[in-house]
Amino acid sequence: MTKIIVRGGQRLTGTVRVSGAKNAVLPILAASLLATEGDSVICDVPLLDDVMTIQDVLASLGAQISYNNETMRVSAPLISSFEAPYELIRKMRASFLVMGPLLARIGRVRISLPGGCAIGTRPIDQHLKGFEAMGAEITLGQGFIEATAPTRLKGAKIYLDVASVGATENIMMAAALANGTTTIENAAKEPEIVDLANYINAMGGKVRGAGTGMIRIEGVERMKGAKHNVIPDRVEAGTYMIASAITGGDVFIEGAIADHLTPVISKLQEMGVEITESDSGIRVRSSQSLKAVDVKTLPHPGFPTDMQSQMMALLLVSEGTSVVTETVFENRFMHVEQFQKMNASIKVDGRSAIVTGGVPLSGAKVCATDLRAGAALICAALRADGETEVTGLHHIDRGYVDITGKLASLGANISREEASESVAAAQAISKSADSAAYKREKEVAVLKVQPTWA
Ligand SMILES: CC(=O)N[C@H]1[C@@H](OP(=O)(O)OP(=O)(O)OC[C@H]2O[C@@H](n3ccc(=O)[nH]c3=O)[C@H](O)[C@@H]2O)O[C@H](CO)[C@@H](O)[C@@H]1O
Ligand SMILES: C=C(OP(=O)(O)O)C(=O)O
Repeated sequence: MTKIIVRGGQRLTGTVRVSGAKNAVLPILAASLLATEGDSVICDVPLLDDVMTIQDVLASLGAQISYNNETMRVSAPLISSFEAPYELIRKMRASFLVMGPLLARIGRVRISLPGGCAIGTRPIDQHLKGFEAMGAEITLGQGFIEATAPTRLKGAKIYLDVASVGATENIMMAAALANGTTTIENAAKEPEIVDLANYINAMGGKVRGAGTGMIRIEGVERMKGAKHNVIPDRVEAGTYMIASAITGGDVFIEGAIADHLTPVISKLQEMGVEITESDSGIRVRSSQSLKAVDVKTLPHPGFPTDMQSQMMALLLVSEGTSVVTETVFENRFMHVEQFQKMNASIKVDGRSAIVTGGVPLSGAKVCATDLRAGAALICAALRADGETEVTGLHHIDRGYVDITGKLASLGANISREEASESVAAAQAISKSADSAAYKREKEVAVLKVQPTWA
């Protein structure tokens, strides 16, 4: 089995560079389907399994794509299919984000219910409510959703019952090419929403208010490919901040944007971690014993659910008792059982976990139950006595670029062991951005799918 092996006890020092944000690049690549002419050139595209998956989804729909040196070039003058393949959509949540662009562009889509981290039920009712308000007709059955727009989508006033990141993005993309103006009330405010809006506007769209609870999108007739730099990954940055703090380290996280990390920074400061913000990144130093703090996850600008498990790892080594409350997803404490294998003292009570800090952690064989849980286990292992083996690496590979190499460069005693030569070789091929497989433009049988209203 492929695993990461960590021998705890090394203090991390040095500089680590943050990659482009997974949760920004995935909707941006989906939005590239909106452009009927010109290439989109997306820079700072991280080499992640999720990026490879969305690339395959786009290619299956007829887009032509190349990826080299963290730059992805996409052109989709013709869409050749309205059906997103089940094997790809089930792999990750964000692949569902092609629904909005396809509906807007060709008025038809067939897509399976999305996969992603198993952290709750993760319904898509708010996405569908938005599309229906814009005139789409939706049918559901046997795990698939079919939607058609008998005429061009029309602008609508949409109130989201929950400030869903994905629903805000999907509706924003559909509205970009709709007839008239759409407003999204109770919209999600995450930095990734702002990044997507900036890209849509660069393509000729008219989105205003992204980053606030009210987004206004004036539909345009057509959009052109554009160049865009993806924002740095705030969750990856936050993970390295925790890794520095948990080892009593001194790490500069290059590229991290402090404004995107305000809730994480303020909790770390409350605990006694020293943070220095600058235009080029964030320095995280920790030399004293850390204080326990309570943490409650909330939509942005609250404490991010994607940092909850890493924060819990840090609370395990603080002095005192902390209460961690998860309000965004109903089943995001799967890592607790894994931490307990490392001698952690945590009790789950409904949506809260009571963490008793200061109990020495010991190395163990643990499994990443989801993407961030995997990162959190690695953070805990950096501090634990002895050796920890982390398996379930397919989760971690979805969202962290070379976490082993980056931590090793900071002085961690960490290595990755592939299951066998053949698996290692297959993984190396599938992840090689510069490989011929990914550089080659896919040859697509170009069959022009007409909008149903054309
Ligand atoms: C690819 C991506 O960007 N993933 C992020 C995105 O996921 P994702 O976009 O899936 O998360 P949402 O913001 O949609 O989910 C937030 C909450 O809303 C609920 N909900 C959502 C949609 C809907 O139609 N109905 C509904 O009830 C969900 O079950 C959840 O309880 O935001 C999450 C919350 O910050 C992050 O943890 C994920 O990393
Ligand atoms: C939950 C996450 O991802 P996804 O929404 O893609 O499952 C995450 O990035 O932590």
